[in-house]
Amino acid sequence: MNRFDDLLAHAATVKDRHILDLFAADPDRAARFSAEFGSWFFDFSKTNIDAAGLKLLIDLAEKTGVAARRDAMFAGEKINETEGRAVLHMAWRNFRDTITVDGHDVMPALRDTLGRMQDFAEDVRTGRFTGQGGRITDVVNIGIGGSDLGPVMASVACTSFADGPRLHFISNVDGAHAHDVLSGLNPETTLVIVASKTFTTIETMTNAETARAWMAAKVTDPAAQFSAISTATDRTAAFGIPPERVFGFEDWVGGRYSVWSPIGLSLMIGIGPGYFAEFHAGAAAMDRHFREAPLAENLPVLLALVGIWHNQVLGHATRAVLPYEQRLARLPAYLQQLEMESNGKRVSMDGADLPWHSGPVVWGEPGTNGQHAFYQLIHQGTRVVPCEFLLAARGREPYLEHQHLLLVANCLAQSEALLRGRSLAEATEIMAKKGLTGAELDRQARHRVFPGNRPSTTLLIEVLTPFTLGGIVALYEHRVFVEGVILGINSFDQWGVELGKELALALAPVLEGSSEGAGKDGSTLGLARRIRAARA
Ligand SMILES: O=P(O)(O)OC[C@H]1O[C@](O)(CO)[C@@H](O)[C@@H]1O
Repeated sequence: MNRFDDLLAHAATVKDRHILDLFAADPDRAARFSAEFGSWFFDFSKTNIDAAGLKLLIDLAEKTGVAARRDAMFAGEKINETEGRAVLHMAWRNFRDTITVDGHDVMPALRDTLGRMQDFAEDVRTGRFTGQGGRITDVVNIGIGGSDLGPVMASVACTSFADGPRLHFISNVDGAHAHDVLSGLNPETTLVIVASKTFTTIETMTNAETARAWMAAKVTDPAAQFSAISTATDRTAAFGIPPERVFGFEDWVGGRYSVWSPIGLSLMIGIGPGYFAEFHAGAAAMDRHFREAPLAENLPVLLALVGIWHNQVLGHATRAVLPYEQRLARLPAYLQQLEMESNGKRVSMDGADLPWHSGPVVWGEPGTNGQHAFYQLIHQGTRVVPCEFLLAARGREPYLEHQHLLLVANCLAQSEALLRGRSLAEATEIMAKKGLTGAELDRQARHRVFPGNRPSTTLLIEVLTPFTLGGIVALYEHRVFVEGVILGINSFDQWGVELGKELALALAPVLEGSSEGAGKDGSTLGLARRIRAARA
């Protein structure tokens, strides 16, 4: 007996029916299978979930203790059991509450660091803090994973609110990344922020050294234009960054959940502390909703349950995230880390093999670009890809509102096409009108059939602002948490990234030729030999 049995049995009886028939049978379906909180509206009516299925899904959330686990998380219990840590990134966006860890109120220290960040951001923005060649014109954030993706994603999303220095990001250990960013900048007016929770990550530390050397070639005191964000203040000091420009945070903020913390400093400098506070406020509003709304009206819970329905129950292994909003272009990449690093686990919390599949592969691109690239497979491929559309009703450039209308029309058209499809009879009629007949008509028509009955959801906001963005990101964070609880896994560790890191360190001497690489497989050694020869 497994926790999905009831749902699997239900799905077996309904999986072949057409979602359109659900709409025909229930004129209120769109309202019944959607939920709203403040600025965020979630429509999941274009899925094969019916009232009985939804009830089973809510029962599952109840049975697996989602509410109790959520309360334990907000209470500072050490729910990240494999690392013995609390999970309290929410503390960094809600400065009204008192939050205790190990019986100690953590909020005064957070308020103090936030205040220092705000002062520093304002100093950079207003020119009170300068580079050795004058006012700071550019800020380079050096980080990777959660110390990069959150600030990049949010700074692109908040483009129309940015009035500070230009923001740049270096993440990849490929020197081309550092080269391409730094070569366009003036070291005398650039601030470098080294963002690394651990301050040991090889990519970040290597890029930080590169940036320091780049700056040292032009300014007398490179450290004076460096700032650091880390939980490891001893290491930031060893790197030579003075404590007044070091912003610490605690180990109960996971890397992929850290954009709210000092890791968001580059964003704060770009958009200013006021808009950064709105980003926090949107997320804090979503936190309150998550804590207070009944499960059946709770947006993060509903997003998670729809995900469980598609992945664990119906067996769809991937999910496409399709923002119809150019400024959410980096959201799919951000969600890839958030969801796949959190819920891509093969054992349950107690270490036993997971008896069901882990979280889905998440991928996507902004519409309408995706339409001209991979939507072909989504519409006519043999596998079903549940699609998650994100859409803002209004754009931010009034003079381009006619373009925005076209964008919105495309988004709605795609979810309608996925739902409705085009039958062979309809395709035949269209091709017959073009003059085709006989076997050729039949052949051509078959290529133009869309099976339809393909599920999608739509998350609608009125307009993209730091506030609505904050809510979207918190919504996804909590969705990942709920899915993790239902799957019985620890969403807050990431042991799966360790092996490759260790092997990379061991391979460096093989590539340099100072080690034979004893015990390595023939493929790895053969590749290393060729690379050595090419570099000689
Ligand atoms: O902030 P750090 O410590 O440099 O880590 C960067 C990233 O590396 C990871 O640990 C995975 O390799 C992520 O979880 C994290 O966001």
